Amino acid sequence: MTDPAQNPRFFALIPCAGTGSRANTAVPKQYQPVAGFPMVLHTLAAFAAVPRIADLVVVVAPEDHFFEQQSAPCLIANCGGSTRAASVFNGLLELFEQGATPADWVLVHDAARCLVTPAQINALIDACEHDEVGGLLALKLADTLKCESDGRVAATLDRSDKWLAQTPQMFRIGALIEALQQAGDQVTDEAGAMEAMGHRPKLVPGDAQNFKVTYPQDFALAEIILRSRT
Ligand SMILES: Nc1ccn([C@@H]2O[C@H](COP(=O)(O)OP(=O)(O)OP(=O)(O)O)[C@@H](O)[C@H]2O)c(=O)n1
Ligand SMILES: C[C@](O)(CO)[C@H](O)COP(=O)(O)O
Repeated sequence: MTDPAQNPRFFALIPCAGTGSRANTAVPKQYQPVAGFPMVLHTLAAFAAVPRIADLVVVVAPEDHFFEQQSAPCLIANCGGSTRAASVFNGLLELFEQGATPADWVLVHDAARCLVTPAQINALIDACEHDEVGGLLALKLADTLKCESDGRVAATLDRSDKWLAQTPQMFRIGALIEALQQAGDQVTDEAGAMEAMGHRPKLVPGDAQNFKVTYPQDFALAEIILRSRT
């Protein structure tokens, strides 16, 4: 029998239980059609195209029935919480229920980042699979960075060491559960929880196209990019 500690598997966990309040859509933004399909189905298709991913868990809100009408190649867990961190934490417990072990890796990825590609997912795995901690896709700042006070510039900050955190973010399941338990519900990404435990997650260069669809104007850009790929 293979030892999970020697041969860790890769799982994916997609938090999909938000309401998308900033997107102003009639349905939660992850179900808004983009380039012919609800946004989250593009996200799932990218992960389904990575054979190294052993299993995919999508965390939706308790009353969410969207996937009952779909034949998605993944497990749907109706255990979404009131914050993203709570949804991720509940999803990790579900992964344990499904047989994952603490030494296995999990790649946590926002449903709302529907432009992620199999190449980006593979790049993160390649960069982190032999790392002690794990890491995340992220983007170096391209613009000059300002600090604000009362609507006016208070200072121009040094941007040379600043990165924008993206997803997927990849950590050992056991370590991430412990980190999220300590960090609480308000932490905004998995790396933040790991940092609070004293770890230094690896920054793996991502792609500007892997942006999080957040505001109404983001849908048109996502649509153009997705259509340009087919
Ligand atoms: N309680 C929550 C909140 C967010 N998410 C998920 O976390 C991802 C990133 O969150 P964000 O883009 O902030 O989504 P929302 O919280 O839905 O958006 P908003 O803050 O505009 O309401 C999304 O895929 C979202 O569905 C989740 O699973 N559970
Ligand atoms: C995890 C994340 O995508 C990293 O950029 C982001 O923090 C999630 O969005 P939120 O607005 O912070 O919930």
